[in-house]
Amino acid sequence: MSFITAENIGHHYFTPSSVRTALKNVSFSIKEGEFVSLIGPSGCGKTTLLSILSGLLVPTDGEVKIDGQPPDLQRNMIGYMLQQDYLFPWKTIEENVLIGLKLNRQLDKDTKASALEFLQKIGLEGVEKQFPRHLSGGMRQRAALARTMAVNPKLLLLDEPFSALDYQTKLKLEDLVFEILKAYRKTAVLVTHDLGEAISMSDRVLLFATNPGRLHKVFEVPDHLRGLSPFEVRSEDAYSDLFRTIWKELETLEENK
Ligand SMILES: Nc1ncnc2c1ncn2[C@@H]1O[C@H](COP(=O)(O)OP(=O)(O)OP(=O)(O)O)[C@@H](O)[C@H]1O
Repeated sequence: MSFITAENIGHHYFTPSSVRTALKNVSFSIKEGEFVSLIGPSGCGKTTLLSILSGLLVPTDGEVKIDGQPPDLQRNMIGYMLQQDYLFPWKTIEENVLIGLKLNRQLDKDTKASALEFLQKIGLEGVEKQFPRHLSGGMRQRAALARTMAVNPKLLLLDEPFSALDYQTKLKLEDLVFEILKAYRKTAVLVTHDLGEAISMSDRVLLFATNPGRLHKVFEVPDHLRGLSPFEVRSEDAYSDLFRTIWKELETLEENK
């Protein structure tokens, strides 16, 4: 059964001088536990679609359902990881990680213990009492992951969460996030400009085109790659084949923009 369904989604932005169609007739569904990436040329509506899935933006056309309900009624089951970690600089890592639980009035002995255990699991043991400025970019993103996971969301919306990191840290964090999301059976939608990242982390890649933003093609990542970590996937022939196929499509889309 589908966990997310999007039917004929369209979105127009109205400005004083023009109407811009950011998305037109976008339909897809995502199963529970699936990892799906959205890629495409700049301006094809990826961020708009993520905002619609988050419930922050209501599409001008069509309908989205998450677990059978409109996204704005499902906000408590949606977690985010963004390019910036948005940790509060004046709070310790522990306080930052517990903040969502506190705001949701879910903070108790058990939820606190499991959030702190999660910090250990992702290699942040010993930094709980430190402030974000004392941590590297990769560690701060791991803390942001812990904060997101603490409230136990069913769906994670990932908006270029690795793009501000150096290459080595990015590859390590891709592996970590992938491993955690699979272990906890989360559903994830990732927006990225990095085709390698999209293929190596996903079950499916949704390629969008511009003018107007629309779903161009859907690519299934071969089954035998799904048991591997993103790092391992990158050295497989099937990965290179799929990379070349989608790359060609992307080049054609860029030329026809
Ligand atoms: N608030 C807004 N008002 C008017 N137009 C907007 C607004 N937000 C986005 N757009 C337009 O809608 C289209 C889709 O934008 P969107 O940011 O969703 O694309 P994107 O694929 O995420 O782009 P990028 O890859 O550059 O982040 C673009 O043409 C953009 O200029």
